[in-house]
Amino acid sequence: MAYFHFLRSDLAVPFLGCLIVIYFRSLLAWKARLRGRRLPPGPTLLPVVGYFDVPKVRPWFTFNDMRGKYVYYRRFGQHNLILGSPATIIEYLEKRPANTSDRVLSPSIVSSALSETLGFMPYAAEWKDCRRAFWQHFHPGALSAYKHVQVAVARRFLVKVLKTPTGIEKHVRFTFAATILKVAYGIDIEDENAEIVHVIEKAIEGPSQTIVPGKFLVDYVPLLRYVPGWVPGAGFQAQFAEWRDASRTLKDVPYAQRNTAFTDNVLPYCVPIVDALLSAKSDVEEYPSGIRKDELVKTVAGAAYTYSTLQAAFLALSLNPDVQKKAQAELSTVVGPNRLPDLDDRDALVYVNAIVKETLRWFNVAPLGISHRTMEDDEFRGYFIPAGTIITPNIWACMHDPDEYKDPDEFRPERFIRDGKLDPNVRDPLAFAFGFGRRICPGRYFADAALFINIASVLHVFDIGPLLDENGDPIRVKMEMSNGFLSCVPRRSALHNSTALGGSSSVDIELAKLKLRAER
Ligand code: HEM
Repeated sequence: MAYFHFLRSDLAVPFLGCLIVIYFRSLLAWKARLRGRRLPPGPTLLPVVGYFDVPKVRPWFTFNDMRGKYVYYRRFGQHNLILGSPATIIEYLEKRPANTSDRVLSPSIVSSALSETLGFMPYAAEWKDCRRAFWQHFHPGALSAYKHVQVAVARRFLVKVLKTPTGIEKHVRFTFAATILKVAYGIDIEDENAEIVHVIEKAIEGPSQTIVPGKFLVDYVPLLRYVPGWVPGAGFQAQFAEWRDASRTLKDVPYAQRNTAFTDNVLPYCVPIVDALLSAKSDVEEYPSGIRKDELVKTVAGAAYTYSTLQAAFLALSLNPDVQKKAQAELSTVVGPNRLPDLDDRDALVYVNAIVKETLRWFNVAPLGISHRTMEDDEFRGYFIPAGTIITPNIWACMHDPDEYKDPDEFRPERFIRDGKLDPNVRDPLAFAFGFGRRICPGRYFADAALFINIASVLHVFDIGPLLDENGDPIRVKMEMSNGFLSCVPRRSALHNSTALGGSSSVDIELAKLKLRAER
């Protein structure tokens, strides 16, 4: 009522006049920025709202169907550009990083405390400091310090698979939590039920949901951030609060438990990154407070990508017994019957390396990467790109381009091999799956080594097959991607069984040793 009263008052005309002036001034300012250039092509936009129907479920498929090398859309004033081809991604995100390395600070990201983490920090001095500190521990030269832990965890993984062959999915969860907690904090865990593993899982649920473009209306109508949680339809507030708590718990719990062993069967010692940071006082003092803990948390969150990728590898292997056979033949020639594979065997295991590449291509755990953001008005291929545009690479589209990968939905490691060697002419999924430019994943070498050693170790001693139903028939599973920014094989698909390989007496001895440890 007060509103109508106001409109009837003497102030109404000047007020409306002001609105009209503001509207025309912003229109002129926009025209001046455009300088006659067009925005990139995209779907039809409605007045004010823009693109209303932004796909929420597995959007990488819809954006790919739009067949755009670039798909531009605006939603409630927020500019978005989806890059859908390797050429556009490399040209924009790799070659022009000075303007395309910022992150989106949407209300959902800020409200879930994601903005406090390295992966979502704005492109500024604090990010550079954290990134440098992180890279110090994960560049290729630094990884030799963790190799023995990665190999030891892969062996424990085998013991667990031997003990419970139908539990591969939970053993994979254990493997990555165990490696990263050991390397980062010196923590040994007994199994995947350790409380700290639940803390990690809860904390990564937030990022998986919050950064899918279009997922939360509050990202387009920021005022909704102030709507109290008890108002019908504002359930997102409770959800954000839960993720915020989980993210903060993840910072504190592993830090408090650092250098603790919960098992008798502890992993080999390595200097945990947390100790290295604490002793490097001169460097640490230069960082803003809290960074020490924060940057380590990223290592833990990154493990989620790796375990989802490994789960996908086992799904692919269980669906493709011929691929397993080829890898096992290679392992038996290169590694032989007297020992288990090591990271030093890597160069000689061409087919196993091709399996790692094909897994990263076939199943993209981050199908839309993590969006970047432009910092200034820009021009790309003659189109105008306003400052603040969210740039999202469609990694899935690049990895499933039938012109580059024949029958892209098939799992075929051979596509990466020519004349017995990895073929440098085939587009390498490692150059896509881990993102781009200055924000490229700093954990990529660590993850790549972890995928390799676990796949090689399991294939050397086990066959992976589907679970059997009560009649003894194989339960048919198919490849499916879950929704969300971090996509994973849905749990009901992860139905694997493993059978120990027999036949070779020395491998049997290795297995017997593992079995002994499993029974202890
Ligand atoms: C298969 C496993 C992994 C995949 C597919 C993956 C993928 C990605 C992608 C797509 C990005 C975004 C890059 C961009 O903005 O363009 C990213 C960022 C990041 N990843 Fe990974 N990642 C994996 C494993 C890891 C691991 C093991 C760690 C930690 C040891 C890690 C730490 C990070 C961090 C800290 C960032 C943020 C970088 C920044 O914003 O500056 N990731 N990752």
